[in-house]
Amino acid sequence: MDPSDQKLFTVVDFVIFGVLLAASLGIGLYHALSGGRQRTTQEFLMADRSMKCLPVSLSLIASFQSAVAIIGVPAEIYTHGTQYWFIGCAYILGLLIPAHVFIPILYRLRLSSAYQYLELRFSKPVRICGTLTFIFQMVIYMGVCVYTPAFALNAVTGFELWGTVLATGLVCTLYTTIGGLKAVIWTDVFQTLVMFAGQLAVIVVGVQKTGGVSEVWRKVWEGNRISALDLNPDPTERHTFWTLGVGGVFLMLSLYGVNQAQVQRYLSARTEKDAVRSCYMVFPSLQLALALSCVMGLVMFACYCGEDHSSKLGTASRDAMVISFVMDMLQGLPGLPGLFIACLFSAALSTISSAFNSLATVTMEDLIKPHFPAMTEARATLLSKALAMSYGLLCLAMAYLTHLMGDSVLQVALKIFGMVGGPILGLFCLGIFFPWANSTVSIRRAQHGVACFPTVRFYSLSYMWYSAFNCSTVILIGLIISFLTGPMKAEDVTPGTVYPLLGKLLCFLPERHKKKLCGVTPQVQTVRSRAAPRIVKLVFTRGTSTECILVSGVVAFAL
Ligand SMILES: O=C(O)CCCC[C@@H]1SC[C@@H]2NC(=O)N[C@@H]21
Ligand code: NA
Repeated sequence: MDPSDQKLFTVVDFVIFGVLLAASLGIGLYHALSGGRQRTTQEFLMADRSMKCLPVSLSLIASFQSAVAIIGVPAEIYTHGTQYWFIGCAYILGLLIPAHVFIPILYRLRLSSAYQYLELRFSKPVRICGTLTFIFQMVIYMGVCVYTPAFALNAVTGFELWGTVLATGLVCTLYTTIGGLKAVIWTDVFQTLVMFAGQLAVIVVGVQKTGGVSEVWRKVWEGNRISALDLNPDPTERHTFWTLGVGGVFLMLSLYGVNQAQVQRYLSARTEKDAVRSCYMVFPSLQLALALSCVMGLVMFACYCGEDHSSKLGTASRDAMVISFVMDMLQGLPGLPGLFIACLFSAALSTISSAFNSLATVTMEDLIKPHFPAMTEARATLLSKALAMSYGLLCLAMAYLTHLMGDSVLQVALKIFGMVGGPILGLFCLGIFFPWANSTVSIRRAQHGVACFPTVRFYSLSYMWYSAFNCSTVILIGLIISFLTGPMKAEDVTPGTVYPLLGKLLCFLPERHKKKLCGVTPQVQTVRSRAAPRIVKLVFTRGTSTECILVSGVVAFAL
């Protein structure tokens, strides 16, 4: 595609892109001027805990479905076939465990930041560790998300690179800063619908231009792009059912179970039931999003049959090739190129706005408020808005750094989650599933050690195992150290911070056997306030059937 070829974008296309930015700003403005007008941190950061499950579920999709997925997944399917699609199997446990383990615990503790859990369960330093690790992870990820659409468009269409990054970053910073979490969630809803529409348009036009569904199927089948179930147990093999279906579960848990951006949405729900239901509702939409991006890669293959366009494009990046394919398909259809650009930037905006807001929340709740307990609500809200803005500007700087990363954007994003998200998941699992785990200094060292591991040992392991490996390493080291330094006693565990795994697992046993087998399972009462006496009511729980099946399934799977 010759970048100087201007007929690519008609006025209609620019108008559609402009409408996306204007609508996002409008939603931000509406929430700045309605409701409590964003005057308290409860409203600005937690949406007054008044959200219903539908907007929360669409917002949960949007947070980790950015232009990286819109561009990176079709590029992955085009190059390697549909093996990546098996990550959809990881969505089952990857959403069931958050719904039945993480949400009940985190919701009943009535937190604002997920990392407050780490102080309740372990100690303040562990909480700070979790917060700083989260900030590090999201700042880098934000950079990738802003840079990806702008770079890909610029490479193919001559679309002004830094002007677009600036426009996107500023619009996003503005509506996040003035509208708070309510604006972020409602713009996510709107942007998720635009994302689906854009991908659908490319697929419909692409299939039609490539000669119909049967023709597309014939070409991808002959081109050997429909991957069979690859049960190869080799952990260094990049994509197999195990790296995607099992390694992917840990990746999903690190995002949908303990990542502040998602936890904040669960906590903004009106009731715990709404939060759990929103987690269930994510499943079909996430499968749809995955299907759309995989089918887009297949249609692209049917169209180009694996040709390499790097010479024509002047870049070997498969990501840029996806844009070139889209523009080839949509050229001459006024409005559709604009719709796809709106889709690309909707994916980016919905992810970075979630990142800004969650970064402002944890900075406020974990790093500032504890040192200024007497800070007035008005000042705290103002500071939260200033934080959201500063993270917005920081994100633009990170976009430039991404420029230097080079690797395919999907790999970069997934590696970040694995390397940094994995150890945090390990900390939460250690606290939730192992009541005797304690928080000696060494856990923090273990976590940092593991986070730096990838540079030393990981080059051979499939990047899809990073989350699982880091998480298990933190748990293992944490348990060993806890036993060496003296396990925590049940009565010292803060009520409401552990999941009675053994009790649920053996739920089918009669009480007297359970008592003998798992000692006394501390079923902790929901904590009403931090001041709650540290008495653990040692009462048995009869696990609900779903939870029993779920827990047994997890353990069976793990074994
Ligand atoms: O799209 C992105 O920004 C990051 C790549 C996808 C992140 C993971 S992959 C499994 C899960 N499904 C999604 O749509 N996002 C997350
Ligand atoms: Na997004």
